[in-house]
Amino acid sequence: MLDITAISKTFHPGTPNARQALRQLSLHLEDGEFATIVGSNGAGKSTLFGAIAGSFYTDEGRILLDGTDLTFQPEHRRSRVIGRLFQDPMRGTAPHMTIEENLALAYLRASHGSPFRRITAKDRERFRSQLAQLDMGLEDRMHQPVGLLSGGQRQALTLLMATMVPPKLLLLDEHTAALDPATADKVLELTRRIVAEHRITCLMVTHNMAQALSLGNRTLMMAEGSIVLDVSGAEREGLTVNDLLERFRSGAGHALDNDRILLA
Ligand SMILES: Nc1ncnc2c1ncn2[C@@H]1O[C@H](COP(=O)(O)OP(=O)(O)OP(=O)(O)O)[C@@H](O)[C@H]1O
Repeated sequence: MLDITAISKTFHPGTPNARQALRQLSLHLEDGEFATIVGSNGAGKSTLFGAIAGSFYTDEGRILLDGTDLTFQPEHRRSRVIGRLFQDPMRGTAPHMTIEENLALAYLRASHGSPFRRITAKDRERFRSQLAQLDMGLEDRMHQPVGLLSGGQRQALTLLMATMVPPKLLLLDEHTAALDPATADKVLELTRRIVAEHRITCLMVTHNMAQALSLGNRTLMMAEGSIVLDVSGAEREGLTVNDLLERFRSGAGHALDNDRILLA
């Protein structure tokens, strides 16, 4: 489904602030795979997501999704087939528009409809039943502005918007890290359910090592712009968090230094 071949990205090249964030990184994901990603601070995890989503073009390498070459496709075109959630629940929704209007925009974009088409009664019914599945009472607040929702409600809505037409790829960048523990658990459970139900190919950055091993079918570890560890199947099932840290140390040549992992 996703084929990344030897992508590199340097920010501010040729200046004293030059920083190589991705180094010849290659990654292949099968259809329906769900891989978690952990890594040190500044390892390039968010940059990898930016490269895939088209926030910038890479300096070299190729990115293919479901056989289509995205390498030089603009971000707005990729957003029809790639869903992305950020740590900040305020991103990804328009606060002054109602829940219904936000859902309509997401739906029309992903279903290749005209963004100016009217919302029909049938659309409204679909939105209502999808909102009800979040179990947060949002189906009765469809005419309220999204800005009135709590962080957790807003992140759940963003998740729904990103998946109501299942994307070819879902990128989750620590999307529960800014939520309180109970809400984070709820949004994570929703994520697990929606991804499994639609068999969405998914990459999820997390600083929670236990989650990195328990969610999905594969764990990737990044250091200095490269993937230094890639485990799946029986090998992954037998791993503990300590094993993972040890494997990272031998792959990267140094201990995993991520302040959020240490705090967790
Ligand atoms: N827009 C940018 N301009 C300049 N440098 C950047 C930019 N974005 C990222 N970087 C640098 O690229 C490197 C990789 O950053 P990135 O945010 O991808 O790391 P990360 O693995 O997501 O880190 P963290 O876990 O701390 O969020 C860092 O050194 C960062 O400072």
